[in-house]
Formats: sequence, C-alpha cells, structure tokens
Amino acid sequence: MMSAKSSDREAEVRAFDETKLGVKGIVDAGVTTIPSIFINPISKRLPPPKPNSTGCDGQFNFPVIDLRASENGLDHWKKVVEEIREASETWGFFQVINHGIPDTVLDEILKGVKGFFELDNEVKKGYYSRDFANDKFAYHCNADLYSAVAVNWRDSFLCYMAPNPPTPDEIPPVCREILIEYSKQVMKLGKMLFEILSEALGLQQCHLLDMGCLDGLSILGHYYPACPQPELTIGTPKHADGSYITILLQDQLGGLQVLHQNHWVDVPPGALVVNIGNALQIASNDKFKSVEHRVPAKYAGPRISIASFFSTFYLETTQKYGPIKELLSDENPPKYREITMKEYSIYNMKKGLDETSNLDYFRI
Ligand SMILES: O=C(O)CCC(=O)C(=O)O
Ligand SMILES: [Fe+2]
Repeated sequence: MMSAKSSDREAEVRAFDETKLGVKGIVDAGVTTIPSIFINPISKRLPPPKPNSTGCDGQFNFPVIDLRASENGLDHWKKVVEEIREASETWGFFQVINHGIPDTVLDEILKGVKGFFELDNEVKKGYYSRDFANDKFAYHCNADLYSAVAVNWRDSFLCYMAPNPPTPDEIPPVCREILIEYSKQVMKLGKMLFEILSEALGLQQCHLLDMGCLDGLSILGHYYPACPQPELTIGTPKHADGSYITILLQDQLGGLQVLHQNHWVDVPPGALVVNIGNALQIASNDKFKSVEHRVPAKYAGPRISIASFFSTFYLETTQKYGPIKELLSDENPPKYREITMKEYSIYNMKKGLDETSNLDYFRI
C-alpha cells in the first residue's frame, strides 16, 4: 500500500506537472526555498563547490581535438583518428574545434532554445507533452518526473529530427528555422565523427554509418533556471547516455561535469562537446567508454544546453544489436548479448535517470 507520504508527494508532482510551466514557473513565482519534490535525499546531494574551483585542479587536460587537421592530407587525418581513439578509450568525452559549424549557428541555436523557454506562458503550455512516442516536439519537465526520487532543476524539450523530422509547423516559430539548420549541421559533423570513430576502431571508414549510427537524431534543448538552494537539488543527475554518440553544446555558464579517474572534472564552456554513449560502448565491446556526467544546480541561471543524440533506440526495429562481429576474436569474446533496439528502448525508458548503469543489464 502506498504510504500517505508518498501519495502526498505524487499529488504534489501531479499538480506541478499540470501547471505545464516547469521549473521556470516556480522561479517566476519568486520562491526563495525550493519545493520539497526537488529536494534530493542527503546521500545524493553534491558537496558545495569550492570557491573559484575549476573542478579539474589543473590535474587533467580535457581533450580538445582540432578537426580542421583532418582536411590537410592523410597524415593529419591519421593524427585526428589517433587523438579521437585515445580520448574515446580514456575519457569517453572530448571537445572539438574547427568542426565546421559556424559560430553564428551555435549562437542562434542557444538563443532559439532560450527563446522557446521564455515564450509567453500560454503559448509555451501548448507545446507541453509527455507523449514522447507520438509528439515530435515535446516540451516537458523531467522525462522521469513520476518515477524519480527527486525532480531535477531543469526543463527540456525533445525533438526528433531524423529519420522522421517534424513538419516545420510542428516546431515553435521562435526556434523553427535554427533548429532545422542546426540539426543539418550536426548531421554533417556526426557523419564525419562516425567515419573517424570507425577508423579508430580499426574498421572501414563507412562501418558505423552502414550500421545506421547516423540514422536517428533526437535533440534535447535544456533550460536550467537559476536555483535559490542549489545544494539541495541537481540540474541533471549523473548518468551515461544511451546514444551511439552525443554532440553537446553548452552556453558560457558551463556546468557540465565528467567523471574521470574518480574525479568530477568541469568541462570548460566554449567548444562543442562529443561523448560516446552506451550504444557505442556495446558496439565496440567496451573499447570505447560511455562515461557518466552530470550538471549541478547553480545560483546563476538560466543555463542553456543542447544535446544531440545519435541513436535509433526509439525506433521500434527488430534489428539485432550487439558487439561488432569484426572486432571479436578468441581473445576478445563478446561482452554483451544481442538485443533488439526495442528491448533497449523499453529498458532505457523504464530506467530513467536513476544513477545506475544500464550497460550491466545487457552484459554477458
Ligand atoms: O546539460 C548538459 O550539459 C548535459 C545534458 C545531458 O547530459 C543530457 O541531456 O544527456
Ligand atoms: Fe547526458
């Protein structure tokens, strides 16, 4: 039986959901203490940040890879392949510069996403949805709102851009053109990254593309409002992505932290971030690492970020999926069983952002 306390909580979550105004609605109402549904149990709270801490304490150099080098002949291309291989095996994360996406497009997409969340409340409410299976543009607060221990201090929208993109009129006018343009640019960059990653695995350049890694693209626009009690809640709890890869753009506030050698390292703002997701860790039979990351809540805000996930896990295909055969041998037997994308998707959805790894579930 549900205790009175948990049913009270559920009612509070439901009432919050029904406002359709997300965390921003709470901040706009002028709260100075956060509602209890956002408060994490003590075991999940983060230690307060040290003053002026960069998080990395000068100990680690977050990998930055210059993609322009890849245009300058075979030797440079090989160097980029090598750098990306190294970063994918050790960090599971890297930044890219000279990636071909114009700065104006990056500025405009950040503005477009901010503009969406700052729309007139009545207009914005019209886009509120938890029907992620049917709505191509779904503005919501926490996909796992009803199952999570605490609500995260973050609003988001999810937009599926490939293989079945929304019609332009399904995208809010405030970010319509730029979301379409950004997704084109991200596709182009994604194609190049999958070619490099294929070579980094010792495969033909087209291997990951032929596997369909570029076929599904979903974009999550995040809005992290300023938080009056950041130590009690979190922006995004630690998790690893389900995608093959994710291309992440964060604004100048920064805040993304990556777990590296048991340290939470701040990812400096100002360059595009790429990370390996669970699907590629499985495909590479653990050669590439899907690494946990998180975003603490902050006094400062709003913070905007845009995560572009290459994955097909929301497509209900029956295609079998597991470690790439060409990588397997007697010395390197498969570490994961074969699953269908549908099985993977159902499992991921049910699990939500609960801080456990979803790789173990598929591990042999
Ligand atoms: O907001 C961020 O910087 C990270 C978001 C993220 O990790 C995700 O959407 O998977
Ligand atoms: Fe993520």
